[in-house]
Amino acid sequence: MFIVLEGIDGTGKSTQVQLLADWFRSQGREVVTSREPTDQPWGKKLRESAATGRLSPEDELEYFLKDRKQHIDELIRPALDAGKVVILDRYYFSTMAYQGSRGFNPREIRAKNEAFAPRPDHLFILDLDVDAARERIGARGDTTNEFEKRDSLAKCREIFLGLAEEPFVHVIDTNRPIAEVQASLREALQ
Ligand SMILES: Nc1ncnc2c1ncn2[C@@H]1O[C@H](COP(=O)(O)OP(=O)(O)O)[C@@H](O)[C@H]1O
Ligand SMILES: Cc1cn([C@H]2C[C@H](O)[C@@H](COP(=O)(O)OP(=O)(O)O)O2)c(=O)[nH]c1=O
Repeated sequence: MFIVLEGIDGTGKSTQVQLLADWFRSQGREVVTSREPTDQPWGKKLRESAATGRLSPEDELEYFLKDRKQHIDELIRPALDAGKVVILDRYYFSTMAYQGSRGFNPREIRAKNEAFAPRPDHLFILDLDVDAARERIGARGDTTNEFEKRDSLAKCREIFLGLAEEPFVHVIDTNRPIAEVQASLREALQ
């Protein structure tokens, strides 16, 4: 089974991935958890760019695609083929949202990715108001950054929510205690 958790920073993805993995393991299932960008070379370059200076939108998109191709070939597909549960913290829907909010067409990004990336059985969009999410990660910046950042995150949130109607997508309100959010995920997977 292939499960992906998406949402803007601070919606609780990493927290919920761990709880969900524990739940599957308690049922005797073998679980692989992972995240994008990965800790492999392309993912490292992307994380470094956050500190050393943002890449051009074109390069950033290219690096995410390269990182994902390696992630699928080396980890995701082998784990799925072995019948394991794979739970990801971010996948190509984040590319649609974040590079989409930088001007790319989310539909084109989706098509580029689905040419090589398997679609998950379940996609959970963890949803939360931008200010509440930034509060959780203690994100504060100077005013210009603040407005720019908030605006781009609001665009990301809209792109994520644009997926809501698809049959494999579940939108989960995370403006609730952690345990209640996790209960909603488990309920959707029963
Ligand atoms: N439902 C929740 N209510 C309150 N705080 C939460 C909730 N879920 C996560 N948090 C906290 O918010 C912060 C961000 O959570 P995290 O799982 O890292 O989010 P993400 O991976 O989406 O950025 C962490 O300090 C976490 O403990
Ligand atoms: C997977 C992915 C992430 N991102 C962004 C979302 C985050 O702001 C950033 C890093 O992801 P994030 O999950 O926040 O990693 P960390 O917890 O180490 O900061 O990468 C994209 O822009 N495109 C993508 O395709």
